[in-house]
Amino acid sequence: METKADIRKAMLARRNAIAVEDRIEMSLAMADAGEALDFVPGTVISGYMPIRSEPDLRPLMARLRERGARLCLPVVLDAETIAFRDFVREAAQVDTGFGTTGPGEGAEVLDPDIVLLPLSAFDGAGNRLGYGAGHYDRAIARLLARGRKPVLIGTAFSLQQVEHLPAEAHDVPLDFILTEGGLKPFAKPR
Ligand SMILES: Nc1nc2c(c(=O)[nH]1)N(C=O)[C@@H](CNc1ccc(C(=O)N[C@@H](CCC(=O)O)C(=O)O)cc1)CN2
Ligand SMILES: Nc1ncnc2c1ncn2[C@@H]1O[C@H](COP(=O)(O)OP(=O)(O)OP(=O)(O)O)[C@@H](O)[C@H]1O
Repeated sequence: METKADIRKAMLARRNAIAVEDRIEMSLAMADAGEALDFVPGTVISGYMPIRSEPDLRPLMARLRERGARLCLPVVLDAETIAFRDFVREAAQVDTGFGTTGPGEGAEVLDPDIVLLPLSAFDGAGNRLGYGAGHYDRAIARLLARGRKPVLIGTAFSLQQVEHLPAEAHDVPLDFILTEGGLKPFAKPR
């Protein structure tokens, strides 16, 4: 059977093979697709700054901000923990761990209402795979434990979809998947 690590490796290789100029076009298509996302002004939405061959969510984040979203970005606090810091326009970005950049310690910590998750792979049932650190798994568990019910939106290129992902007890399924092909909801009993 294919393990999570095998699938992660294969799908990241696929993503790495996308030409940079195609990645930019696909990221712009994701920003267009984000128009279908329904939220009220003031909604706290966590995005991320791209690393490696990830989609570049900056065009999407700019559009969400124009529509009244309050943006935040993940920062790595330690090997197991990420927090979400207020992403104020033009505020200085610092090194926030694992090759990521984000707001510094002075920025307010926020609980996102909507989380845009970076993925290595996803399936048609809303199961997802990240980079294997469990950072998002734990951050989501923490939000749920505090009585929050964040809307989880996986962000990836469509070629990262696989037939089936093994889901473990700690895996919380996605509500939506956003790719260059559009924003698609998963049927999810909550
Ligand atoms: N842009 C972005 N920001 C993010 C994440 C992310 O996946 N993407 N995170 C997501 O949790 C958190 C940071 N955690 C991370 C954990 C691991 C790796 C990483 O690159 N790990 C391996 C690669 C995994 C593999 O190839 O199997 C590495 O270091 O080489 C990156 C970020 C928060 N910020
Ligand atoms: N809620 C949790 N509490 C404690 N440990 C957890 C929790 N969720 C996941 N983990 C641990 O995190 C590790 C990574 O899990 P998994 O392989 O599912 O990562 P992933 O989904 O790729 O990562 P991420 O959540 O960062 O995107 C596993 O060792 C798992 O046991």
